[in-house]
Amino acid sequence: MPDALREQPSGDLRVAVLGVGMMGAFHADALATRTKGARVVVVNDFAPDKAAEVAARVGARVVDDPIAAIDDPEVDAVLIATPGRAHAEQVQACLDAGKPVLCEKPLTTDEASSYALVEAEARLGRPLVQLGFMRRFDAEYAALKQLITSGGLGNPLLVHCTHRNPTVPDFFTEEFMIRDSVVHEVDVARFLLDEEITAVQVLRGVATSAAPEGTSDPMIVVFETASGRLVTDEIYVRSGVAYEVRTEVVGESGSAMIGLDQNLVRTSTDGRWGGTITPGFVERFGQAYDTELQRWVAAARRGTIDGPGVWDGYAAVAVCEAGVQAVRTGEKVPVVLKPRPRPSTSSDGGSGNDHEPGITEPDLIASRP
Ligand SMILES: NC(=O)C1=CN([C@@H]2O[C@H](COP(=O)(O)OP(=O)(O)OC[C@H]3O[C@@H](n4cnc5c(N)ncnc54)[C@H](O)[C@@H]3O)[C@@H](O)[C@H]2O)C=CC1
Ligand SMILES: O=C1[C@@H](O)[C@H](O)[C@@H](O)[C@H](O)[C@H]1O
Repeated sequence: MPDALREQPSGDLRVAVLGVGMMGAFHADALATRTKGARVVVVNDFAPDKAAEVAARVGARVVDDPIAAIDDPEVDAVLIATPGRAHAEQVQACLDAGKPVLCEKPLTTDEASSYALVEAEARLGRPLVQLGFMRRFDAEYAALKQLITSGGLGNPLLVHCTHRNPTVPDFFTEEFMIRDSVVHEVDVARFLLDEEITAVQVLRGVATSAAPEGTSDPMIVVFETASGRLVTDEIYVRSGVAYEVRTEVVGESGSAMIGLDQNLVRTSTDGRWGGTITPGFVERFGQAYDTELQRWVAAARRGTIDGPGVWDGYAAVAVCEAGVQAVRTGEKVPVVLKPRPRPSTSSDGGSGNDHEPGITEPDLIASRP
């Protein structure tokens, strides 16, 4: 337990939330209303009006500078939900302050800065950085992982992923789609298959007319793993329909798919039957975000992490960097990871993929937003 935490009467983890746009405001509200053992004490955002609004709602102070927010003596731990380009400096500041941090994906926007954080954490000798790969905490992904590890599908041979967003802003170029969206399937593949990705290829086809001129949307990304397995990912961020995330694992003795009918309410009306599809990631992964947060809070109160760590963040960024090169060149691009420092910098002590979050979370006060 961090010393500061021991000294305060409530024992609550006092959190600074950096970046209270869409995701940060969601997490801040979750900390304030749906999470046990934590409270938001500091809010920071480049946009002062957003910071003031969220701070007032959750009963926190506004601190104008992000590094000052991290270093604030009242702050035990930090949740970073600023855009990826701000993460390198802010995560480093958390390590410098010795404070546990839950950082939204991606860890950073380039491999070198991500690896610098791996090395910095290794020098500290204890895991402090947890990544916001929330799908590991989703009940369906956890069940799929369990099915694979129990041998229920036999040797897994292929993974097929679909990742569709209904709409995104125009700054979602192919490069951004890889770094910000496909990064989730990179982590899913590493998590489910328990091995590293060693090569990436990207296929571009006919683009939707909803995409800006010259942007290939959708794309098919193909990953190869260390043992030679193949993973396909359809990334389509302007589908115009809904938020659809599916994953199918094909094994030697069977296959399993998730994401087919979450939240399905079958309706019959106007002579047709059907269900609803989740409109966005908060509706689809609400339980996963909250479970992730609750487990991080519990771990941070012990001064550690409970989930994907800095190595997982680095490996995903390295794969995405190869993916960006693959988009540019049309070639298959190898991924060569730098050495993994010891002692382990992940909560699981292994490849970073053994973590199996529980499907139920007894400490969670409410699991749906
Ligand atoms: N795990 C998931 O499913 C999701 C993760 N994300 C991740 O969350 C992060 C934030 O994304 P969104 O909330 O969608 O973005 P957003 O643009 O809605 O919010 C970002 C906020 O950070 C503020 N900001 C920008 N630079 C800053 C800096 N240097 N210091 C302090 N504040 C700064 C902005 O003013 C804005 O309010 C990104 O890393 C994104 O990839 C976003 C959506 C879903
Ligand atoms: O992380 C997320 C966004 O940042 C990203 O832009 C979306 O494509 C993902 O579906 C969502 O989970």
